[in-house]
Amino acid sequence: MTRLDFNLSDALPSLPKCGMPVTIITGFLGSGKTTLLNQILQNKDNLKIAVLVNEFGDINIDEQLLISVESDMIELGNGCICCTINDGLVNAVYRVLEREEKVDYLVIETTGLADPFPIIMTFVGTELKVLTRLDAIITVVDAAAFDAKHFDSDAALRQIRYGDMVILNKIDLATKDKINESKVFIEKIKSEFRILESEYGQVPLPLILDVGLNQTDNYKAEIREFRRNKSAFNNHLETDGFNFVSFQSDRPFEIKKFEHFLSQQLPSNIFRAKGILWFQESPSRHIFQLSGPRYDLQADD
Ligand SMILES: Nc1nc2c(ncn2[C@@H]2O[C@H](COP(=O)(O)OP(=O)(O)OP(=O)(O)O)[C@@H](O)[C@H]2O)c(=O)[nH]1
Repeated sequence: MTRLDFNLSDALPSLPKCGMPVTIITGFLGSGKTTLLNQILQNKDNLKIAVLVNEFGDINIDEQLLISVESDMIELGNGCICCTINDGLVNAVYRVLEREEKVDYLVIETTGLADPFPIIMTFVGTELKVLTRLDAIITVVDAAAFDAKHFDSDAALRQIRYGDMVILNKIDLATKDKINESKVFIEKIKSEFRILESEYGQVPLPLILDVGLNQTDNYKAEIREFRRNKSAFNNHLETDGFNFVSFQSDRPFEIKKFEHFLSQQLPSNIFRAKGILWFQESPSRHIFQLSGPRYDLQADD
């Protein structure tokens, strides 16, 4: 598959309409959310975009993996913002709105295990409703790792159900059959979905920003239920059976030992791992990414 040859920022949206537009990027662990966010930041031209990134681990790895564009703002929060209407998220959005230098657009990246619905509710169920305009919820799906079983996870299923469009990512790694299988599955959950295929999150920005696709009005019953019983939205991490561990050290790794650990000792139920690593054999830092069966270790300057 060749790289896309159009300009990703061609005809960026002419902003603003009413309220600061907000796009939420959701999608399962390792599907390519940060990669998509980096594409947006690299191709945003003069659009001033604020970014909120949320991870549930103790260490903000994504902060270091996001390209840093001068004057872009990156607000980070640990812990899952998705469990309820979250004061931390509301306050972070207010900080963005109150900045002296006006922000044109807000993009939020959720954790891979986030249920997007409470995040949506944060925008449509609080006073933020009049100050912001929820533009679209983009769900990133890893086409290569697609397995209907992953959607036994409530969070993964809800990411599709409450998404407004899907970016079927990693098509460079996926067979045609796999791509078709994913599309059929997604369309069964939600028909008439906009599905864009991508490699490394490369999609033209006008197809994903300021598209006015949000369909929150369709969820009136769910919104009523959410208001009545917020605690029902609080336990998805436990019910999904995922857990995380974090590790930091002030001493470098040895390459051979690390390779041995990856090939011989890493438990097979590790779904996702990422980190910034130092090896005693090299002065560079290395970015380590493991997503499903694949891992990648790259020197970074
Ligand atoms: N081959 C290939 N690799 C990709 C593509 N998109 C992302 N990746 C790689 O997949 C890994 C995970 O990508 P991320 O963007 O960090 O995924 P994420 O959804 O932000 O991950 P979490 O936030 O940890 O859930 C990284 O090693 C990326 O370089 C793609 O289209 N093709």
